[in-house]
Amino acid sequence: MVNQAPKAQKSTQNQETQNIKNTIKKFHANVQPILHSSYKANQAKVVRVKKCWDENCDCSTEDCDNVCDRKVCPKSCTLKKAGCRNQVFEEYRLKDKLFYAESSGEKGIGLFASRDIKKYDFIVPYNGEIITAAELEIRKKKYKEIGVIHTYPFKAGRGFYIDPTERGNSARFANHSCDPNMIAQKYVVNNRKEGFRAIGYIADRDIEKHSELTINYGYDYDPVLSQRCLCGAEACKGWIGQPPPPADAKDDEHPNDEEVESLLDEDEERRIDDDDEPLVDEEDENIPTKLNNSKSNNYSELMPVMNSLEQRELSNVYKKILEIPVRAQLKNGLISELQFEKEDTEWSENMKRAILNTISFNPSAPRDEKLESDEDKEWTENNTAFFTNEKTLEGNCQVA
Ligand SMILES: C[S@@+](CC[C@H](N)C(=O)[O-])C[C@H]1O[C@@H](n2cnc3c(N)ncnc32)[C@H](O)[C@@H]1O
Repeated sequence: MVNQAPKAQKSTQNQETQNIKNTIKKFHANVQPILHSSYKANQAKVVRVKKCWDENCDCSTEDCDNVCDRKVCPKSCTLKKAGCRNQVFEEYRLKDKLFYAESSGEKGIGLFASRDIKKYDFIVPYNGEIITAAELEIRKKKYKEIGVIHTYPFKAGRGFYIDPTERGNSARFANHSCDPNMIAQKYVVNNRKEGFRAIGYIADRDIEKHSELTINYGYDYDPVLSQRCLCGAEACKGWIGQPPPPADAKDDEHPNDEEVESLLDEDEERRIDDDDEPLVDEEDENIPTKLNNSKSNNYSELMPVMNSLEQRELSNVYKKILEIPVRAQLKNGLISELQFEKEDTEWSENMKRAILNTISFNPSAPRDEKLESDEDKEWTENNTAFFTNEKTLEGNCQVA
């Protein structure tokens, strides 16, 4: 009996080690991009990158037009006199890998340097299924239904995503650091649909063999889903991505694991598109802007930024602001005397005004004589409408 507990413990450990091995094997280094049917059905033109025109250029520095434009040369470029070194996604398959995946303690699996790496070296492509934004929406629902919390879609240009959640390579194992040694670079690649960008992680500094390879996820803060950061960097902010704004920063305000579980059960959804991807995008940075208004109380100043017209899920922090009640008076079909809570901000007040606007003016609404004071009421003989000064949706003004 006495020996059973350590035995059980050992077998659990063995099981965990086996699970890690299986996961690393499944998402191995050489998994290639998978063209999902939604990508194939997309009508966008196919890109033809021209080979570098200079026969004496080996396409290894920014002097090369293609390198400078972050365009990967086509295979025919290798036939030039000087050869071509701008084949990062191809070359990677032939060269020794610069990384290996193994356990990174409490952070789960991580990526590590298999030898010394030089700044700007191309380390690993971010490979997975290439899907469209529409397919991502379908997957978000599916992942939620089947309880997949950790998902990895990465925005890959206009209207495309790379999703290695179920099929992908080891780039998905790169953990977050507040002082990362890799950055994500987007590339135009030959033979892919216009708008699509391939993603590769490159070294942001010289990296020593066996160091962990990390990236800044760039997540926005989310009161429910943001996780504590264990990167151990001197500059660690304590959180993966943005730390909570001052008013949200107290430990006791952050839900514990059980509360998170139950909140998720209550239909809270993890951000999985732009929010859940490691964000480095040359075209559209998803950094919330601070409004220049007089309110400076807390996180509510952060305004959601739309990068394009595609439909996006609002993160929980913004939903919470929108759920703050507003008090208003409905008088003769007109909304007036709006009172907002101090946590509301300009953008959320405007959205609430817009909603109230839809019910605010009803010309046929019965007039409540008792509520109208003689002072601010002005009837015109021929009109069925009346004019009055009121504190309305738009402010203190004359309304009809
Ligand atoms: C993209 S995955 C990285 C690979 C992951 N470690 C694994 O085992 O699959 C992101 C998840 O890894 C963990 N993680 C990554 N960076 C972390 C960090 N700095 N501190 C704590 N956990 C981290 C978190 O659980 C996070 O949700």
